[in-house]
Amino acid sequence: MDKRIAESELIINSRGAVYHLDVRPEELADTIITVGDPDRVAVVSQHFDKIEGRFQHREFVTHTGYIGNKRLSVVSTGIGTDNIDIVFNELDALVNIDFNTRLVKENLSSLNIIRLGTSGALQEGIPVDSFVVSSHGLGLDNLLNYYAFDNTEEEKQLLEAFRGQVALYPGSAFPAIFAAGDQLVDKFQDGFHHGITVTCPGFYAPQGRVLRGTLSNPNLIDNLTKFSYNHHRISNFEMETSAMYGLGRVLGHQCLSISAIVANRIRQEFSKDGGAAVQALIKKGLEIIATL
Ligand SMILES: O=P(O)(O)O[C@H]1O[C@H](CO)[C@@H](O)[C@H]1O
Ligand SMILES: O=c1cc[nH]c(=O)[nH]1
Repeated sequence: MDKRIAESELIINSRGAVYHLDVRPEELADTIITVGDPDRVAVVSQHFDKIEGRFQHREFVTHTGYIGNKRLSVVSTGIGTDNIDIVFNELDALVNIDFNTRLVKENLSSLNIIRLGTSGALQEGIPVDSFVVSSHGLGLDNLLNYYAFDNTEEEKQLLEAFRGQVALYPGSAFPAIFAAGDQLVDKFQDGFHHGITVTCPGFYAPQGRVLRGTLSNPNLIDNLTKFSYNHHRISNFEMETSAMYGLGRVLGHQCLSISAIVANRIRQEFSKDGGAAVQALIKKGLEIIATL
């Protein structure tokens, strides 16, 4: 059987680079920082000692460079889990598929992929401008239901507890949950809150925000805030983490999502300077990431 991946499935452009990211295999480091906002890529790479390459196609901006001897790539994903599907499959292809033969490599590589994002807190005690490390990503966005995946026993129990405690509008979501990469999460302890992050398929109604549209499930935020299972609580929600953790599981990469809290939905507060909170997270995060 021909195991070559067809040109319609893995799309390589005239530069020899992968379709959406426009990055070639040798242009990517094996420690990767993802950010949502394309303009945040330069905010991260300004801390690099040297930048060896800058690439951009659509909302996907990549800078690859060094902090000391540590080679890093920072990649913007844009907003949402549909974009995470693109970015993660293409990052994986860059390291695990031979672009000349179009065959999956015999020896697979595992990337470290760390998100430095923004998020809304769901607990009164997690104030704006603080930082949250996602112990788990719980997806209400449905992306991972298109992949075959395994869950651990703990994840299965958490999901069962979630289904029992949090009523979702019928047919709106089939939740999935994945833990953070176990080799990364312990490195980010001091100065970080830890908790389950719920990943939503939108910023407004899927996160319980009302401007003019009416919510199908007005109790969602309250039920997420009250959820508890053993020592686990839901700390925050945003729009990418569960897909990162799920695709990390499917493709064999270590993933961690860290967020600067810009909104506290219980206190109904928004950061006075979200840019400064993100800058502080980048500085603190890079100090640790450079040592990985
Ligand atoms: O600041 P980023 O990394 O984009 O993350 C958060 O901000 C966006 C919404 O404003 C969503 O992408 C959400 O996940
Ligand atoms: O409330 C928030 C803040 C940032 N990003 C989100 O997705 N939600």
